[in-house]
Amino acid sequence: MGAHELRKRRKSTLGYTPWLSLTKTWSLSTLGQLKEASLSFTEAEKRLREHGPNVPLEYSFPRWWHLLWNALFHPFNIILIVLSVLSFIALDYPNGAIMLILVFISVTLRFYQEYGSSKAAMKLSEFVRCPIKVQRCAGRIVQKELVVQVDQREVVPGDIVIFEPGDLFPGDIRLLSSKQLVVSQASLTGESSTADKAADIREDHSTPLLDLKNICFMGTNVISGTGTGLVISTGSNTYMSTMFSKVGKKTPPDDFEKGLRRIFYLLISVMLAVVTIMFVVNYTTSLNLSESILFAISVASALNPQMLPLIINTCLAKGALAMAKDRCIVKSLTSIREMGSMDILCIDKTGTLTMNHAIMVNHLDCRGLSQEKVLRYAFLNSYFKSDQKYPLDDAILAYVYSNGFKFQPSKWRKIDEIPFDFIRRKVSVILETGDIHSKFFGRYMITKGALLEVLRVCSYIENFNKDETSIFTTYDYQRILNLSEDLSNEGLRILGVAIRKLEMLQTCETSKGRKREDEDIEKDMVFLGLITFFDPPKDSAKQALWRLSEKGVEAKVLTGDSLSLTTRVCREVGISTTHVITGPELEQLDQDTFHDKVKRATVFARLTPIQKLRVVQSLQTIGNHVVGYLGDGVNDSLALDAADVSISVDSGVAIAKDMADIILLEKDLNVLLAGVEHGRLTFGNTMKYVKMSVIANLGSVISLLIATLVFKYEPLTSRQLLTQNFIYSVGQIAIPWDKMDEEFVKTPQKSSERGLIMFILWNGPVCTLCDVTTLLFLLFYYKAYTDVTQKFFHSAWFIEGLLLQTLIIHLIRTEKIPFIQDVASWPVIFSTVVTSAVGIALPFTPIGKVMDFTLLPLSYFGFLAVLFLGYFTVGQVVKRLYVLVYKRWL
Ligand SMILES: Nc1ncnc2c1ncn2[C@@H]1O[C@H](COP(=O)(O)OP(=O)(O)OP(=O)(O)O)[C@@H](O)[C@H]1O
Ligand SMILES: [Mg+2]
Repeated sequence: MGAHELRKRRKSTLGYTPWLSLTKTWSLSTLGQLKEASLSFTEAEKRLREHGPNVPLEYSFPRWWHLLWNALFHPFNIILIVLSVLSFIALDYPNGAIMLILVFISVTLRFYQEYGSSKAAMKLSEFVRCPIKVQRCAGRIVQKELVVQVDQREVVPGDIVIFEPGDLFPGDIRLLSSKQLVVSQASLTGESSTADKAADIREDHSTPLLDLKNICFMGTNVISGTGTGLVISTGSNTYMSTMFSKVGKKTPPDDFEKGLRRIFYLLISVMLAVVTIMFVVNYTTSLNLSESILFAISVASALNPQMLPLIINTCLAKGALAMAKDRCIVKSLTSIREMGSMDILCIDKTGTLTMNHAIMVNHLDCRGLSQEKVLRYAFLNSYFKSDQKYPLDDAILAYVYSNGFKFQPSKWRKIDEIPFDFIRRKVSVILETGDIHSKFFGRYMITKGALLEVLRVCSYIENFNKDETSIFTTYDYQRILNLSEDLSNEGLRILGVAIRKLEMLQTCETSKGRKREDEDIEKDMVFLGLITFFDPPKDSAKQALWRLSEKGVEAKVLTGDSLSLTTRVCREVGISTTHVITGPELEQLDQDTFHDKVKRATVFARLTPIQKLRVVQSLQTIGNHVVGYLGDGVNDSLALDAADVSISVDSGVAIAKDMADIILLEKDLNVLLAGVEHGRLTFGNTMKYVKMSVIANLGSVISLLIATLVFKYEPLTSRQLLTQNFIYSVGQIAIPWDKMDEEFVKTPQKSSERGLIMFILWNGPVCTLCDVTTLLFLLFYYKAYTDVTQKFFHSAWFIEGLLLQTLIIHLIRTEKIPFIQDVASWPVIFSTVVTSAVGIALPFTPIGKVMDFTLLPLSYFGFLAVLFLGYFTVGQVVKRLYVLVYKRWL
């Protein structure tokens, strides 16, 4: 759907009006609830039964007629249907029926396949967890409010949900509370700008729906800030579902498909021109209008690459099913082919190169000595920070609880928070302790985050040996950096901790209630020390990366973490660290140097989400690479959206999973390796069909033209032509089950339109040469040029054409010598044998009589054996020359 259409839709309010202007209490009571009270588990269950599972229309299993329509609605099918209708009008029922049967086979097989692969994906997608935090109350007599995690499918209208950065809204929501909430509505508007949302705003009815501040929509996601909201509609009743069901969501064709379509449209126009010439020649010689029209229709139908949609889809569906076996969910089928073309894979560090089991190791002051105070404040920060999603916080809490520290968080009250985000890379909480009138009262701001970010806001440093604070000097700075360098080299992750005593009632808000700039308050802090964590490198990563590089996929690490640690981890898993760069360094570069650095560097550290995006875009546009991106965080979502193949993990945040084309149930690079192989196989088999069918079709159209001009009568009757086309089209269905040359699977494969045209120009004439030789042989050896020999000519030409079109695949499918150096997989061999046998046997059957075939002499089959031997020899020589010139075959 275009941005224009989306903008138009924003204007309608689709029945949401009652929710807009009225108060939160009204919203609650309309849903049958008391003021801000959450649902009980029993009530939630009841509502779930009433409203059904919370699955937006877009993600529910496609209706069968939708799949059928998809399978049917393809230009090649339409052409065939039109031609068949024309045949029926001309009262040639058998021809019309043959064409319809072809459409029927192609459409049913494609439908069956899509149904199967959608079902497999759907089944697997049930494993994908979408945990949502909701408030529910429990207890029969005394009701107690609990915050529980339920699956998105179980969220019902009336639920109160709690959300944080990275979350997708699990329904359309009326905000109840919000804190600096910024939301991305790109999935609905198509525009990348973000929107501020706030609970305490009364909108009026004239505000366009998507501009409403107090409503958040399903499918949109939280960029930063936190809040709670009341779910007002779920599943197919959400705005997103109503919008997509009205407009219809269509994935636009990718570059590969667009290229293919252009080539085939070109081909069809050439064919139409040739068909017109044939019609004219035929009509001027025979003066039989209906016969000439039927012949032209048959030629057009025979030249239509009608199996293309089926073959493309079968290849992709086979890839998706194979990947499903590796517990990999393919959301967008075409991404499998892109996987085969991918030559750069951007990966993150945590969980991909490391185990993602961060364990806290120590709490050090700037001299590297263990200090309890550092741990206490780090703990208070993690304890009071509102979202607990980041594993480092869990690691701190686990360390404190398991080592018996008693920091008594109950003595502290949380006043305020500046939430964590991936640009600031730190989180601050404002806490209070003691009675406000007592002398023990104190209000503190405690900050924890990436070391360099924390150091930037520190003006003082705690001297633990003297128990005093002193001015932060460059000497201190250097000492801390040296210490952190040493720790990183030991493979430890580091966070810095700092504190600041605030004046009496200082918070993040100004007196007017507006948010202060973070810098206003996060400054002049006292540096306390460092917390270190250990996240062991993953054993399997090294081997997987090595095998990926063997397959021509270069890995680049894009992370928000520090350079020294990333370098250390990368070295351990065998990633080159000769070219490394950090986000702040990238910012300093001009355009050209930026692209150059991005091209060379293998490790990018301290990147912000936008920098991750810029790196991916630079690789795509300037480097002309097909870029894959594996990431699981909210900070990866921009880059995931831009990448050619976006991959996420089940444990990742909702928005990352939403952006991804492929979701891994386990974060393992080895699974991707298998994906790359499937991708190349898919690509290879599709290209085989495309090249083969274009060559065969063009070859035969030219031969038909020559034969028509030479003989002044149809070289085949229209029925024979259609039958020939029918038999060999059905035979091609086996192609997706073929294998590829090892050399082909070794390197990333990319299609090029120019390459395809050159391929056709080189190899097409070999087919025509074969046909013309047959023509000359029939003409001079069998003297088949009179009306009496017409039947003989038709039978001979029919068999030769059929066998040639069936055998071409063996020449095209491999760079090696067919049958000698490389044999096709058994389904292809089987289909070749059956197709040839059917063709040869046809004249001996009653159908053959109906179709006006005669029996052919044995000598003709002898000639055919020699002819095809010659065809393969000449074809192989042309192939060698082609590879010599273009350095590749398929
Ligand atoms: N819970 C936290 N509290 C404070 N700071 C944190 C926390 N989690 C992460 N950070 C800081 O933010 C930085 C970036 O986070 P993180 O390393 O997760 O980024 P990333 O780009 O997702 O990296 P990765 O490639 O490892 O997934 C970290 O280096 C760390 O300094
Ligand atoms: Mg991450």
